[in-house]
Amino acid sequence: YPNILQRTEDLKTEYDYVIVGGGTSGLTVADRLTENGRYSVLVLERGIFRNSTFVTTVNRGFFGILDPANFFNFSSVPQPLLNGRTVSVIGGQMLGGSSGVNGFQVLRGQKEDYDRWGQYFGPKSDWSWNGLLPYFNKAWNFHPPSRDLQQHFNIKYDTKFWGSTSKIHASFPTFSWPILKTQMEAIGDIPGVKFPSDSGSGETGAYWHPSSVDPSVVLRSFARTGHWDGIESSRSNYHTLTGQKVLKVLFQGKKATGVSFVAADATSQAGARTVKAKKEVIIAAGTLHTPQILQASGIGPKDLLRQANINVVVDLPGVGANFQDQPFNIGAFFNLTTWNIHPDADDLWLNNETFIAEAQAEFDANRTGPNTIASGNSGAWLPLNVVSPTKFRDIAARYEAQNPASYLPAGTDKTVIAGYQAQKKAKAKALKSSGSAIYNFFFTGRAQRNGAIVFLHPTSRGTVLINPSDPYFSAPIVDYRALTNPIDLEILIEFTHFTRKVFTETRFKHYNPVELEPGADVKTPAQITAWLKGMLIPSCFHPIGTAAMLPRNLGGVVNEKLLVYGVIGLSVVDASIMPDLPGSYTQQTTYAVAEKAADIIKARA
Ligand SMILES: Cc1cc2nc3c(=O)[nH]c(=O)nc-3n(C[C@H](O)[C@H](O)[C@H](O)COP(=O)(O)OP(=O)(O)OC[C@H]3O[C@@H](n4cnc5c(N)ncnc54)[C@H](O)[C@@H]3O)c2cc1C
Repeated sequence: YPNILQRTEDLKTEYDYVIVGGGTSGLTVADRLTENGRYSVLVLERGIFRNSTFVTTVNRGFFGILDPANFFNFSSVPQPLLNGRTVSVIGGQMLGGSSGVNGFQVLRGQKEDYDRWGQYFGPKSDWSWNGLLPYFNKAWNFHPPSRDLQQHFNIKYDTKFWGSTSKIHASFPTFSWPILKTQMEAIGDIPGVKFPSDSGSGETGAYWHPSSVDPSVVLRSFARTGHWDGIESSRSNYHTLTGQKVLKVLFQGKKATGVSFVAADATSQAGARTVKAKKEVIIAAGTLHTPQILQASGIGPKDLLRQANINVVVDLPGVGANFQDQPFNIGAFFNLTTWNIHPDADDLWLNNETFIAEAQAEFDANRTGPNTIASGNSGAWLPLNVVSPTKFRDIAARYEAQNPASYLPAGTDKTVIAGYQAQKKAKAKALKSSGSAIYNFFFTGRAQRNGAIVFLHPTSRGTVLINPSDPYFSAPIVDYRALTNPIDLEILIEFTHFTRKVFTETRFKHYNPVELEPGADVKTPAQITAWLKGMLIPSCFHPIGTAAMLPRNLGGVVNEKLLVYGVIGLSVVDASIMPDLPGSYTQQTTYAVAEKAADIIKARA
């Protein structure tokens, strides 16, 4: 890979674009900006090139986070409403970023999610389902499941929601667990659950979805393999510098002129170097570090910046506010005690050595079989009116009627409060709509400790802020502010009731379901709340929102063209720009946003 600069001395002094962060979005944008040969691009990435089996292995979907060298990991601040627990804040740190460690699940939100983003700007915005669909198509190369799998598991798909040209692949395993057929049928026994024509159709319901796996080799398909390998090295206008940490954006007046950076393991600014950007500095450092870089550069809430002795370039209170992620370890956990059709995923998870050896042998011989399954490929993404037909209207009404300042940190700027109010109005609608998924049950193919529940649209909002005593070298201060909006608990209590219903009022009841947690004796709201506080993890690694694309008077950080307010020549293109969560996990949307961002940036070049 000749263009990974071996020595920082090989760096040119100036590029058209300097991209901060060579992760999911950064490498997508870099590929698109360099493809016509007209612009020079430098990607600065804190991690390095990594290609070990921990990165590439598909089997079970979690190898990426078994090697600590692949990701950063620090603690959140203690969460008072989670019994004072801290949470591990994790994200990918390598060429490819979080796409190199994620759980492979390729999922799209609902139409309403993307339409909502544009509506914050008014009816003419092209941030909408229709505005993003071409970019979902551009971002993903879809490979349908085999005919056998389709027929046996009744898998529906519709290629009109997908593309076929990207080098980022979405494919299905060659094999699946028999129990998943039963699980999908069981969820269909719940009144109101639909089966859309495709996981990417933008509707709620139960469906099968692909994994980010290149089916020709059955290895992880991620930003580095799809947007960098063999591309960067063949384009003389494309440079990459790895193992370098960007400290801040440099300004001449209000114009971003470049960045300063140090070796990733540096502990002081002593050896800092600079590089210039003629056209734009593009931030793609991910939801947890993008606000740190902006704040450390003088763009953020002015009181915080002053406290940290940082010169205020723009007082932009939204930077690091509006932090959202999707809680899990909620609902309820059951064993299907009389399920006896094998294999199921427990044969892998609970160490059936014979089965594991057979699966590995099959994979080694043919690259087929159980080891082609990552985290899972099926589940249900359900609206609140299905989860709680009797209470959803009340919950939505109470949420909408809240004073928006009540559950945000004391002293929150009025523009951020106004943004939360706007979200609240839009999200209250989502809580009442059949078209927005709030509850997710993802199936893992296990009969023991069956599946996982994810809360797709929490109402609490956290913060990601620089440490004022060490803004550049200390990890950002991450506060999920889990459960601070009490509506979240109301919804989560409904999740527990509903999950019990899924096990006891559907065909699951034929397999003698036994509740492991919270346990059948945990019944009252107070009891369920106590259990949730001890269990809930506020992040399943889908952080968004800390550099939100919203109008400035709604606490926005970037406008619809992804330009940072109040300065010139600075944009953000990563998951932090999502103003609120899609009703899905985030990688598919991150790639689509990055594809759209590249077109926006090229149009103003
Ligand atoms: C463990 C895990 C599991 C996940 N599972 C799934 C899943 O199954 N399905 C799904 O849809 N989504 C999943 N996600 C989420 C998804 O991968 C992310 O939403 C997406 O990859 C985010 O892309 P990004 O471009 O915003 O950030 P990233 O891809 O994280 O890129 C940011 C890059 O910036 C670099 N960087 C940070 N600070 C600096 C600095 N100061 N200087 C230079 N470089 C810097 C980082 O090292 C990183 O490479 C998961 C994420 C994780 C972490």
